[in-house]
Amino acid sequence: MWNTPSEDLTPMLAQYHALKREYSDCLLFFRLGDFYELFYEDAQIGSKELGLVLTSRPAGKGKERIPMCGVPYHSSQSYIAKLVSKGYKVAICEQLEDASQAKGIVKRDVIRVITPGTYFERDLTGLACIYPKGNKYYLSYLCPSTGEFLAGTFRGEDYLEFLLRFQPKEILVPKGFEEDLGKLLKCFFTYYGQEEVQEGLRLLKEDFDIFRAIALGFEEEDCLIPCGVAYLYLKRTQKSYTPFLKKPKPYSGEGYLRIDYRTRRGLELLESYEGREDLSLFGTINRTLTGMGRRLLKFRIAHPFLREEDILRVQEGVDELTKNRELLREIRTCLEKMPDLERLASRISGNLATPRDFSLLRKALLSLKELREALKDARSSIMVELLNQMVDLEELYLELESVLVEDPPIHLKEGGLIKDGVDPQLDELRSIKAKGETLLREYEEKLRKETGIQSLKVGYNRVMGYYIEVTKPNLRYVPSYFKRRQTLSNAERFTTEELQRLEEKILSADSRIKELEYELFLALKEKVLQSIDKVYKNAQIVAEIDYLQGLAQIAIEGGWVKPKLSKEKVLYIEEGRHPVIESFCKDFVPNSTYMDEKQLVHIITGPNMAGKSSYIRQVGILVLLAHMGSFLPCKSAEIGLTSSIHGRIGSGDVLALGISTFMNEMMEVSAILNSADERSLIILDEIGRGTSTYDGIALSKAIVEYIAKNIKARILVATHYLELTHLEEELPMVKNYHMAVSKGDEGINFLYTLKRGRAEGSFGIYVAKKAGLPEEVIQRSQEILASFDKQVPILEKVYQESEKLEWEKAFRELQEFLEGIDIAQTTPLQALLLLAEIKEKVREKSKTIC
Ligand SMILES: Nc1ncnc2c1ncn2[C@@H]1O[C@H](COP(=O)(O)OP(=O)(O)OP(=O)(O)O)[C@@H](O)[C@H]1O
Repeated sequence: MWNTPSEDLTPMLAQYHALKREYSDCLLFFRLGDFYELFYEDAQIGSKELGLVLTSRPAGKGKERIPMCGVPYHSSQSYIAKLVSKGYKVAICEQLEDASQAKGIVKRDVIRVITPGTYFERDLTGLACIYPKGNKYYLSYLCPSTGEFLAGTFRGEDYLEFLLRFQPKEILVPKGFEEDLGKLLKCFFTYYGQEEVQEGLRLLKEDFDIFRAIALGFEEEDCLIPCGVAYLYLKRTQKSYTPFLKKPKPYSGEGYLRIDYRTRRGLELLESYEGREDLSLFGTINRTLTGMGRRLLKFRIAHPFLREEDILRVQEGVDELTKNRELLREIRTCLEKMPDLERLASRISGNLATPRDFSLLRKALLSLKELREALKDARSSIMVELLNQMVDLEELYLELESVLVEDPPIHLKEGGLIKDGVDPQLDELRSIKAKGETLLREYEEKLRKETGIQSLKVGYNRVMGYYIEVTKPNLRYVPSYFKRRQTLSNAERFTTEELQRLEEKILSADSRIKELEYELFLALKEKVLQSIDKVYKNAQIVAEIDYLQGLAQIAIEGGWVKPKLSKEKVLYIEEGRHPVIESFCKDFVPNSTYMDEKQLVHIITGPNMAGKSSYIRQVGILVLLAHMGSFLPCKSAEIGLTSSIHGRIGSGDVLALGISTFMNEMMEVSAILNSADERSLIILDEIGRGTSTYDGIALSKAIVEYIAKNIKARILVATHYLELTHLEEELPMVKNYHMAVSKGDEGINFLYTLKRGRAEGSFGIYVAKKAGLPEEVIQRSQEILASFDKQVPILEKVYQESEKLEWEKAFRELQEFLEGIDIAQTTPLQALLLLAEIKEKVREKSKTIC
């Protein structure tokens, strides 16, 4: 009702409606003087979401009042951030001319649209685009804060993993795309159509000078489509604030150890189950000192190296820094002072930088220079290479240093930015202004003498300009040629012709100074922009160095050691520690792990709370750390190179919306069985819990058997099903371990020590007692438990039955085969071959059944 414009609207509201029509999916922040105002429904949303007072204003002659609310221009960023984090898009509409100069209504236009994926000056945001075609998904991801631009082709559900790795805040999808996905990924959807596909591709090719996708390393031309759509969206929303973007490059999960989203979550790599970063692996081991290093550490945790040479390269650097403490100290001193180069570069290329950002850039370039100096002492090949790759930005530093004042103001057009001696014209104007100011002081002195008013002052304000102020008691001494300008409660303000002449001189010099400074500043900015790709390049190198020093620092602090890498399928960890638990548990008990071809499967039993989950996660985390090139919290380690880490750990998952916990668990296990290979490490924590005990036992036994026999991967299983420990007698590569406890009068004490052999029981009732359950419940459960013991044979029977069925099936198959042989038609040689075939069949069958 409100949004229907009509002829009777005020001109300002008519202008509003015209813009709102164009940006109907946004909240329009309409600039009115020092405020951004929201009108109509936008005002209601603003008032609800931001807690602003809803007021109203007349819409025009004879019209009802319309709702409005506003936020001050100077503090608008926090309001915008709040709205954008809730998924709103905010269109910033500015006044394009000075209100005092405007003829009629002030010209206004939307200068930028801020959306969840493009708010690059705030937290790292990211924008992805999905282009589904046939059975494939073409995806792009761009990060406007770092300039990263990637794309790839995915089949089936693999595209989800890509999105989960990069966690974009906003995804561009074709109209009608599965809406639930947005909820699952906790991000916002924006829809695009065919027009954007065509226009995006054209613009992308033109702006990045791309002839064919193949030239950028893409296998298919269609990979450019999601890049084009995302790029077009960025340009359309950011307009003249579009930040620098690198050319799109192909994303491939290759080159990285595979570790899927669920495992990352289960191992609490980037955040804990409660969503806390400080309790995650990242939060615990992060010793980086810059935003760039911090981001790289996060990336490497999600993308550990796969290749031995990559791991060894990092290890060598970390090793050098742990030994050369002086070098480490020097590097850390440089990095501590280093502003976030990547962020600065995006602010500068996105036209959002204030003069202070340029001053920060100067500071960063100085730290970079010092870092280069420090690195000259480095000997490890990674650090020597990084030093060689650094781009010299000395010239840019000198330019900034010679032009920009030490401590520039935030605002661009207020002057005070450029040093003396940079531009002769500017110096001259400044001396005119300074002279004028001296003349002013002399004039003030002259007036005091002439009038005899000692308190007479020449002052200045923006509205009136220069004035002479005389307090009320002295008014009778004021000469007649003084012209009255303003009356205050205890003083009067005047001007004179001479003061006006002086004012003219000073103010015209001042406004020309500001103009000239602005021009000189733009020229400086242009020079910075010409080197912006070099700034990004150096930012990446700083990130790498920060990554290395961070790993060295945590290794020193925690007494971590360098692991040996092995091509064999081994895992030897002597007295390993879980880095996160150890950080808040002062009596942490280390445990050793010994796995090789002969003992690929470890079944770990033990009471509740005994430390089973912690231990198997610890092994997963240590293998991951080794693949990041990190040292490990243990006494010594030999880590067999691993292709992927798969975890079925913990319960409840965002991806499981709408399906049962058990179904979700089985889907996860199915994903593991389908994607793990011989070099994988699999961690299964209490699988089969979500169904009946018998089904659970049968399933978990079958799953472990399958992995042991068919995949032949290293696998750690934590379970309460003691029945699983029978596998040790059946399969040679299975070994039983348990978390030891000691029994006391009051129940059990946890020792957190891993020992060979199976546990004696689950002690769930002891744990329940410790947790404070009423004595009556505890006693009753003990009675029930005793009655269960009689049922155990039933379980054994279930196994025997299933084994019998398998044998019967195998017998029938063999029988059919034998009956199919026509003995009368068989030559002696054929008979021998048939005999060999029968022997092979029997061997195969007994292998799968036993
Ligand atoms: N090695 C250790 N040293 C000291 N404390 C430990 C150790 N391992 C685990 N803990 C402590 O014991 C608690 C329980 O451990 P965890 O959850 O691994 O036990 P669990 O055997 O898997 O239990 P449940 O079977 O009930 O899931 C942890 O939260 C941790 O505080």
